[in-house]
Amino acid sequence: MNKIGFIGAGNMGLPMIAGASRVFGTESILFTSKSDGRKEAVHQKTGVLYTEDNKSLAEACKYIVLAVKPQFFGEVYQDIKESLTKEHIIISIAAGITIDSIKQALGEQVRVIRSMPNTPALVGEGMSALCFSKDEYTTVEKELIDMFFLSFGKYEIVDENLMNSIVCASGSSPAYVYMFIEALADSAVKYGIPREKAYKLTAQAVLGAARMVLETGEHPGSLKDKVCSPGGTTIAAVEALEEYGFRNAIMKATDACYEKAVSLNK
Ligand SMILES: NC(=O)C1=CN([C@@H]2O[C@H](COP(=O)(O)OP(=O)(O)OC[C@H]3O[C@@H](n4cnc5c(N)ncnc54)[C@H](O)[C@@H]3O)[C@@H](O)[C@H]2O)C=CC1
Ligand SMILES: O=C(O)[C@@H]1CCC=N1
Repeated sequence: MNKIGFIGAGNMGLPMIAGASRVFGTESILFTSKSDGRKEAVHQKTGVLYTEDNKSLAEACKYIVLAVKPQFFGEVYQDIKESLTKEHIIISIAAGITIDSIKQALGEQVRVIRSMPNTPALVGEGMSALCFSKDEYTTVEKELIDMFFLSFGKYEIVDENLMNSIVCASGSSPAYVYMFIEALADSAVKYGIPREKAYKLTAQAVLGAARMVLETGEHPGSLKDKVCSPGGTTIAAVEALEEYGFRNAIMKATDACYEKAVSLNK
């Protein structure tokens, strides 16, 4: 009964299944998915077994990760509602969906953890945020939740009122970073660098810059200043980025992301 079950094994479910099965063992994890092809593919990749339907998964697992798109929550609620007891812990990874709305649908007795992971979980570098419903959780349950989120990266516990902002900061943001790397690599190719080398050069620059922020604790602006030699190449590039609204574009993207996250709970 202490198994962890995933409903949905897509772009976000799969990396979490892979991480959790490495730490807890494949026999402790189950998943379901809508398509048989996807079930077989995820089983082949991870060695984790699947159940035929969501109801059987809810009956076999104490921890149930809701890893489907917010639009499909309604049908999943119908599938599992009758099987849930106060022993179950629901872990939602959906953007926008609140703890209150999940409890309203599944019953007040059900404990709910709302989280926001991201796809770098696939390489063990995920960043998740999570918040717990105001219910009681035992030390053993909290330890399992800790091990679970550490199995595919790092995590922070936050107040639920920050969760929509976190979608923008770390849930969706890998997409913007990939766009940045893609554009930078295209520019490198334009200037004659072979494409494979272009991806290696630009992605490693992003990885190194991210580690500088995390490991030196220095302000990003100060780290930027150290790259900008007086009268040099970088400050010329920075001027062009400012002219084209680079930082403003990111802030406007965050506004759009936040508004969308809020709308998903309706
Ligand atoms: N993709 C990402 O970067 C992130 C996604 N999320 C959240 O993760 C959730 C899933 O997103 P993705 O993995 O990207 O979607 P996806 O479309 O790649 O995967 C969803 C999976 O759920 C399955 N599914 C749909 N309805 C089902 C049902 N009734 N029963 C069982 N399985 C069902 C689909 O077959 C599919 O394999 C969303 O709520 C999203 O907000 C959170 C953080 C990051
Ligand atoms: O685009 C989405 O809705 C999901 C949530 C965070 C990343 N992907």
